[in-house]
Amino acid sequence: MEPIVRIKGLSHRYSTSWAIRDINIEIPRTGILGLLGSNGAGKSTTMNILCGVLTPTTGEVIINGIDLSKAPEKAKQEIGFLPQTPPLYLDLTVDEYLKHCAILRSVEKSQLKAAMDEVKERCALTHISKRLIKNLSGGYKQRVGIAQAIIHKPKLVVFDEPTNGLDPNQILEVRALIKDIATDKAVILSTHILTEVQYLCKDIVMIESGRIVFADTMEAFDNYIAPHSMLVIMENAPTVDVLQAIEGITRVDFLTEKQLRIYFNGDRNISEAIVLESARQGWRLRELNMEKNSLDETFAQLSRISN
Ligand SMILES: Nc1ncnc2c1ncn2[C@@H]1O[C@H](COP(=O)(O)OP(=O)(O)OP(=O)(O)O)[C@@H](O)[C@H]1O
Repeated sequence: MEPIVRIKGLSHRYSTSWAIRDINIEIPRTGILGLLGSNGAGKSTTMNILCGVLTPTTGEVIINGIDLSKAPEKAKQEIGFLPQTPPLYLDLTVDEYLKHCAILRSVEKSQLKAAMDEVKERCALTHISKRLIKNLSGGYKQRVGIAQAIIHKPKLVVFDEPTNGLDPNQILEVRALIKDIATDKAVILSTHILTEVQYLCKDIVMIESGRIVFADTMEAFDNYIAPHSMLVIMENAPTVDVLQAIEGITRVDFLTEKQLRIYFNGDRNISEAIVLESARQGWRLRELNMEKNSLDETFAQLSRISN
């Protein structure tokens, strides 16, 4: 299926320095794409261009077949945006605010009530329609922020750090809501929180120093960097020095007398060498399990590669 967004050759320069260089992304019509990167990587610049807030130095953004630079108003109708700080009017009630947003987003007058009822239902806000936004909890404020982002039925919704500052329960609720929204819309989730991406995203694009360093499925990301440690149980384990004499082993930590964590330099044949050596020297190997890199380690490693 044709992607909802094509970002082609996007680069942006603030005065003299480049914030992003040659960014290419295709966004599928449903599901969540995680835009991951450390502070200053270029996420906000990319999202601001995508949402039509910033004009790129070079490159193009095509949203649902519409060129954002040629028909910005029409293209922007297809996008909903929840910035890091939701643009809420604290002195309005939920209903007043959503009505205001719907009018701003050109929802027809005859459709206003239906549009408001629908987003309130979806975001579980119906029972607080008449409450002032300033009196709502952080989680509910965020739901109102999400509701304004989808009130005009956009095909793409962009969330910037949507769970920032929420408590653990609120985080779960907001994540569930985003997951639900992604069943019939494309969602971009910009974050530096790896567990969030791991929990929510189908695809992942990682930006570092303004360039894409990884773009693939979440599963591929998780497996991207080969394991470099294993957990081993030996009844008759040798000393650290003996193990470290095996080529490729970089470090050995004894967790108990019989359980060890062995780090190696990425060569998977190392397990065979350990099995052979164990048989030869009578270490009585009982178990050997490769350990997958945690997402955090992968993230740190990819960041290092790009620097
Ligand atoms: N208005 C600006 N003028 C000059 N440089 C800017 C401006 N906005 C961002 N930059 C620079 O561009 C680069 C990318 O910044 P950007 O805000 O896009 O990154 P980010 O990944 O969103 O980071 P964060 O998570 O901290 O918001 C950084 O080096 C930043 O200092």
